[in-house]
Amino acid sequence: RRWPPWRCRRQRCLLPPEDSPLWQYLLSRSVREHPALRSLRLLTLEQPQGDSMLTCEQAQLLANLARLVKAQKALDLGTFTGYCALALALALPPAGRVVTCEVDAGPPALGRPLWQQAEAEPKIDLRLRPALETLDGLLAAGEAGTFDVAVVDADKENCAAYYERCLQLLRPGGVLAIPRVLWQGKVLQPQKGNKEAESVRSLNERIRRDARVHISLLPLGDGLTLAFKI
Ligand SMILES: C[S@@+](CC[C@H](N)C(=O)[O-])C[C@H]1O[C@@H](n2cnc3c(N)ncnc32)[C@H](O)[C@@H]1O
Repeated sequence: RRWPPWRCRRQRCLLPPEDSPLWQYLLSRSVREHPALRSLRLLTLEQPQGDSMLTCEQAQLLANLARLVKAQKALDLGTFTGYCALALALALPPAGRVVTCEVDAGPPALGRPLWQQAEAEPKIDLRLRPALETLDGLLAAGEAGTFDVAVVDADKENCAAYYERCLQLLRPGGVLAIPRVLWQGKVLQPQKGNKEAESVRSLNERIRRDARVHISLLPLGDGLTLAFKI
């Protein structure tokens, strides 16, 4: 047999459920959250749409990747309350900067006191306008090839446009992360008219064929693609 028997079983979920003792063990033995980051996560979970935040193990992985590539500049599309932006900011050196894009002023306003509590607020540069406008502005300002990390987690309809622009803004060796790439399994057979599922599926295909990046697709959260710019 090529795999032990438990591997052969058809499983609906790629990972154990989040409340399973094994998953809780994994989190308790690996997640190290700054107290303000933890407070932000708990506060966010109380909000409507709170579960659209990155999971703590995803955010920690991205922060560790930022440390690994010695990131100074990060892009974060889809701020929400700033959980990912704060995790990245805490991983950057004092002069580092996270440019984070959001269209709804409410969630970042809720999170900002915790960015301040973590003393990371000066590193978080919130741009309250559509992410495409911010990305085009950065490109027009000559910032192509200057970012070390980019996280694409805003609306999915524009994800291909975000991917292309972020790839231009990243330096070679930079890391591009895209959460929610399994779209609750709907990428397998998107229903006609489900634009988000269709966009995610077509982005996954585009990235698979893209010779400009090395890739991994991790089964964390609802799927997390990492693309490393060559
Ligand atoms: C999935 S949430 C992001 C979660 C965030 N990364 C975190 O870890 O908490 C997506 C966010 O993207 C924002 N968004 C939607 N369309 C956008 C756009 N065109 N430009 C910028 N942000 C947008 C939404 O308002 C929402 O807050």
